Amino acid sequence: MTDPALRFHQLAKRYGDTSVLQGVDLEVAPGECVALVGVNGAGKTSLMKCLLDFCALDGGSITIFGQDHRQPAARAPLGFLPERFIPPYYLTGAEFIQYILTLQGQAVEPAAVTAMVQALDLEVSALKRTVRSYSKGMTQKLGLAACLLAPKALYVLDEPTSGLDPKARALLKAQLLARRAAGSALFFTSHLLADVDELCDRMAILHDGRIRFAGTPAECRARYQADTLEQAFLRCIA
Ligand SMILES: Nc1ncnc2c1ncn2[C@@H]1O[C@H](COP(=O)(O)OP(=O)(O)OP(=O)(O)O)[C@@H](O)[C@H]1O
Repeated sequence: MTDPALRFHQLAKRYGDTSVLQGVDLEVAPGECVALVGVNGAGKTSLMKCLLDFCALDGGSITIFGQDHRQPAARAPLGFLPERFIPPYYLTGAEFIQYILTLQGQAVEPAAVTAMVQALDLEVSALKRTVRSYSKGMTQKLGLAACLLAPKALYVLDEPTSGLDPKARALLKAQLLARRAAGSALFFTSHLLADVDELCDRMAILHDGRIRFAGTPAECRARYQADTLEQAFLRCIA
């Protein structure tokens, strides 16, 4: 039997006395696209920080392709874009991409970099400028380009469309669909339910520390007898 790309089992996370995750169970299959949705403060970023081993778990376990998430080797097949993406301000865009790819032992192919940057509608000339001169959306595009340039079996993206204009959002969705078509699994958070509906095989709704719903967007609408995903989401968390 194939190991899931991701498996959260009874994941618990507290900050002091405040319990944020209280027994989260969720799986992402290899090649599957799953979105994690929830209100502000539901714990989505906390779950991702746990997955990346940026913080200790207070209970439960996480595996990445069957390996304990705390082992550095387990995270090798994973590409990650954090929610608040702040590249070192003194690097040029090109230097940042080179830095990220080199860290991962990945060759830097200028033609591939140019193609990816163009595919995300970031001006190629911007790569020569330091990132301190970038707008929020340009910075986000740079982070996405660096992340997606490394071929990975699993991409974990915290609010990947944050700050992107409608054109860039559409281009990013095309890139993500291409990754999925090539066999990569995708696990991302989003507040944009239209994007979730369009992109995902399955969605998971995190509320009050637990997964309230996991299934396809169509199943979500059916379960909550809603015409729209927004209505279904609101009924789920009511
Ligand atoms: N380092 C921390 N110390 C204390 N509390 C924290 C810390 N990080 C997050 N929290 C709290 O944990 C809860 C979950 O936060 P988290 O950032 O995981 O939510 P989120 O679902 O990603 O929210 P958003 O949609 O607004 O990005 C919030 O109440 C937040 O204040």
